[in-house]
Amino acid sequence: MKVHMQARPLTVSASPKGLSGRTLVPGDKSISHRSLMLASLAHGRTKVYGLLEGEDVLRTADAMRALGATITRDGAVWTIDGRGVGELTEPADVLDMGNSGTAARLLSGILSSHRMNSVMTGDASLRSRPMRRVMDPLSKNGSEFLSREGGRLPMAVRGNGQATPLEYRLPVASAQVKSAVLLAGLNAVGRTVVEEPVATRDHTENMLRHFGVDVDVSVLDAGGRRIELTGPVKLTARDVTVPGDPSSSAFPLVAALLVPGSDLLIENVGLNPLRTGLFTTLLEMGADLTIENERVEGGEPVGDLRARHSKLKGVDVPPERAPSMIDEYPVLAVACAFAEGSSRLRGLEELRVKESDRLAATVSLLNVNGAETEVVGDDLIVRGFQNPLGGGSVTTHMDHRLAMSGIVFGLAAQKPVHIDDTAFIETSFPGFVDLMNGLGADIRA
Ligand SMILES: O=C(O)C1=C[C@@H](OP(=O)(O)O)[C@@H](O)[C@H](O)C1
Ligand SMILES: C=C(OP(=O)(O)O)C(=O)O
Repeated sequence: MKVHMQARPLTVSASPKGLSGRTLVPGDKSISHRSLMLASLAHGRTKVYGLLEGEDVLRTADAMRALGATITRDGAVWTIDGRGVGELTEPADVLDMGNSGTAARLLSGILSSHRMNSVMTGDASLRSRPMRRVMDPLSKNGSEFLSREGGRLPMAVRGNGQATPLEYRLPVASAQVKSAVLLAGLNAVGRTVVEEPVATRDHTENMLRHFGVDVDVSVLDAGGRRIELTGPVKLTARDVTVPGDPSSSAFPLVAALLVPGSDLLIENVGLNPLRTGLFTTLLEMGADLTIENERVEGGEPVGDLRARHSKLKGVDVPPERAPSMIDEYPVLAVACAFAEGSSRLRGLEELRVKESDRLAATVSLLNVNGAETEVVGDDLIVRGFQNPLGGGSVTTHMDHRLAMSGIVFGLAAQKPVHIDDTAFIETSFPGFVDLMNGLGADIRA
């Protein structure tokens, strides 16, 4: 089913009494995509608890159904009857991955290693994003890819049912590319090896193990990793519990730090150390942020985040931290605009190829609202001030994180902030505006 997003503009005024109470955020997007894909590749029945029911993940569910898995939902519980590795069937129509880079890239790995032909497309944002980063390694396994000029979707794949195992060193820090190569390796004959120069989120490795696959991980000298598995592999169905998404928690969290009078508890947030760069950075800025009730659930560390209004100071974020907070830079930049002193966020080249050019769009979000910024190479410099103005109109370019970052700015600014379109928030954080209003915000159409 193709989803037509109707533009949803909003104006956000400062929250007078702060954000308080306790809340949950929706399930982790990365883990949700992977649970549907791996369960579809497993033998047997998997139940998934806490799946993110956002548009991006629903596109993955539709794609896996089109490839032959049976996926149903009963209340909040999703049930997947898998087909087994190598047993997915040719889709009868084009696979539409909507706005989701993760869905498109991870699925490419699966399609390239099954004996079938398929075509994948996406919305205008996804059709502008680079796919060569997966086509290049995957086409060495005996599959063939044909895309639009510049490696853009739509893309056709002629998969290879007896794929050659790949040995690949990632040229960019990307969990999506790493995962695509590993997923292709499940149905390859022999040893698949991926090396990443900097560690990226390891949810694919963790969940493969959860489904019974031997995954060897060794740490490389400079903090990178080498990941290996031997195919063809058999996955055994096993239930999955999805923690709250740390990337989604970033928005109510930063809002609470910025809006005077706030005291907020966000419960059951995933704390995988390869995802927590934002929390480290906010603590360096002087945030009153504590992690309570740390525990392990469904194989991933989780905890509750308590955030109170804080006087923040500028920060210098090293480039090697980027993979652990790659989706959090727009909202971190908003926090920096409200901090005392300058901040420098280093090594942001990957932001240019997200749902929008997030570096340019973040600069514009800040500038239209009176903040001062500078881009030097791949670094973003934000000069903070205590009373950010607001009053600007934010252009979101089909990018959910820009829309939520604009809302956070408006909640703490002197003058109302207009957001051109908040519809894409549905991709990762359904119910965001209602949730924020329930905590004390007053966000209206
Ligand atoms: O693997 C994943 O689930 C993701 C990896 C990251 O992308 P890259 O692999 O392009 O860094 C991130 O930005 C995206 O939101 C989710
Ligand atoms: C970059 C993101 O997602 P994707 O690459 O899956 O579109 C994101 O959610 O911020």
